[in-house]
Amino acid sequence: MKHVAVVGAGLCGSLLACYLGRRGYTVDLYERRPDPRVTGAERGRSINLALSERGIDALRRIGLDEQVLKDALPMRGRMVHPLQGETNFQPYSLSGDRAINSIGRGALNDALLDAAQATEGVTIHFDRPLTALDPSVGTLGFADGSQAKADIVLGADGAGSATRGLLMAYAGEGFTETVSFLDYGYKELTIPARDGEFALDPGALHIWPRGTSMMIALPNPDRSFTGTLFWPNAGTGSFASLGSPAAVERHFRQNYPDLLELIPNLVDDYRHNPVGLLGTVKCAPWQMLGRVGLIGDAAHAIVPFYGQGANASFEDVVELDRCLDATGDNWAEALPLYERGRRENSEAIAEMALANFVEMRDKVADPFFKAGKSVEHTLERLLPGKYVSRYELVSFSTTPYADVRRRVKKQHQVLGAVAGTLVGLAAAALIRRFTR
Ligand SMILES: Cc1cc2nc3c(=O)[nH]c(=O)nc-3n(C[C@H](O)[C@H](O)[C@H](O)COP(=O)(O)OP(=O)(O)OC[C@H]3O[C@@H](n4cnc5c(N)ncnc54)[C@H](O)[C@@H]3O)c2cc1C
Ligand SMILES: NC(=O)C1=CN([C@@H]2O[C@H](COP(=O)(O)OP(=O)(O)OC[C@H]3O[C@@H](n4cnc5c(N)ncnc54)[C@H](OP(=O)(O)O)[C@@H]3O)[C@@H](O)[C@H]2O)C=CC1
Ligand SMILES: Nc1ccccc1C(=O)C[C@H](N)C(=O)O
Repeated sequence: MKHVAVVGAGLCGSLLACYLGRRGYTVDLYERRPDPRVTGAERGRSINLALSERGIDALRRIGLDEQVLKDALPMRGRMVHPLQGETNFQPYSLSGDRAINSIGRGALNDALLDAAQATEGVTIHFDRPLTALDPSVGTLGFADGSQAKADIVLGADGAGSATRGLLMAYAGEGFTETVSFLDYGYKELTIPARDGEFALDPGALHIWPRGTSMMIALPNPDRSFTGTLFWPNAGTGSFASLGSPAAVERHFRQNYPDLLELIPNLVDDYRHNPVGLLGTVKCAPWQMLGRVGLIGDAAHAIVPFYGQGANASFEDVVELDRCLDATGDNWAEALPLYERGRRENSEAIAEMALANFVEMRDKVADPFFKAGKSVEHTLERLLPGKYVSRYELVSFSTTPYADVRRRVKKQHQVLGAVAGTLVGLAAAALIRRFTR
């Protein structure tokens, strides 16, 4: 049986190691960092994330869903905090009870590492940053000078993937990469528990939409919330423009007055927490010589606004597993098949994720948007299974992302035609009435 090297023991790599180990492969999982279960929480990355049906489906297939979801906090809709006026709750689903799940990145990664370690055939090597790769023979080199060899090498080493960089160096013009950074960054702030209780409703994802910027907050099991500012990097109201503690406080007082009370360490948190990058990575091909492949963020990092990056990465693992089934574990056929199946879907979610930023930071506060959502829910009720919202299809189903995009476009065309006919009929009735 073949020997597989997986680079990166993050969310995708550790799940992939579980799947491959279960197929009977010998798997070596190489991670640049020390073991997070020993060194504790990491800094500089998102603290929690929203896990939805696609991610849960991938976990369910190997019996990990219940364990992972036991500490998850279900969020059934958006709680919108306008600058003026009352907060309002906008459910994600027609029934109001479907939820995306807030889960700690560290806890999820630890659970996956435990599962990988417990899978026969899987060995995890920490403190092994990949620095060299020869795709023609499958040799890997690491920062400490050590080397390894494998029949198959899979890069699951995240948005700034070293594997991707090494494939590019190997293939030259035979490999293309585009990295489109947003002019926005993100910074995390903690909303601590108040008197041992959640300071906000833990059953919702909270949004402070402010037109061109926003803050969101997701609940944690310790009853705190992790808030994330998504602000421009430069210009008015940007991270760069708020240098002094007084300027930070003034900005919050003007734009997020309720948060001053909710975040007692606001200025300290703001000054000490880093600003993270946001961007979309596209590259091609995702595999070379039927021997080296890219998976998860390494192949297709997206902006986080749909809460789908990890979900999509988990779905990649399921798809690769399916391709191995379909080809009788012939990797030279399975890797191109996986790429053909996933590419269109990853492009679709990359685009929908960018669009969801505009929806969250701006549209959710618009009365017309809210009215539109009510109409959408009414249509779902009147046409069960025929009209299904984009949100429902993305977050609560495993319908391929590209099919979601096609289906929603078609639904909107039909609606447009129906609305056009209704407007036409109403106009004709008015004309008849006034020209009688
Ligand atoms: C602010 C923010 C919020 C997000 N929220 C959500 C959300 O709510 N829901 C969701 O589904 N997704 C979310 N995401 C996206 C999600 O974090 C990623 O899609 C997911 O982590 C991708 O998993 P991965 O394993 O491919 O990459 P990563 O999780 O980045 O893991 C890569 C691993 O590779 C290791 N590595 C890197 N370089 C090397 C090397 N040279 N050698 C060896 N190892 C290496 C890294 O140390 C790391 O452990 C969010 C992202 C951000 C930035
Ligand atoms: N780089 C890229 O090509 C792209 C990046 N992005 C986005 O930008 C974000 C940052 O990317 P980038 O700077 O490349 O890389 P990283 O995610 O590797 O680094 C970001 C920060 O997190 C720290 N960090 C990363 N992984 C770990 C870990 N496992 N444990 C502890 N700390 C960690 C890093 O520390 P240290 O400095 O010590 O490594 C650094 O401070 C990504 O999450 C992604 O969403 C988006 C598109 C493209
Ligand atoms: N996890 C996130 C991280 C960053 C930004 C958004 C999310 C979301 O999950 C948004 C949610 N899907 C929404 O549409 O309300």
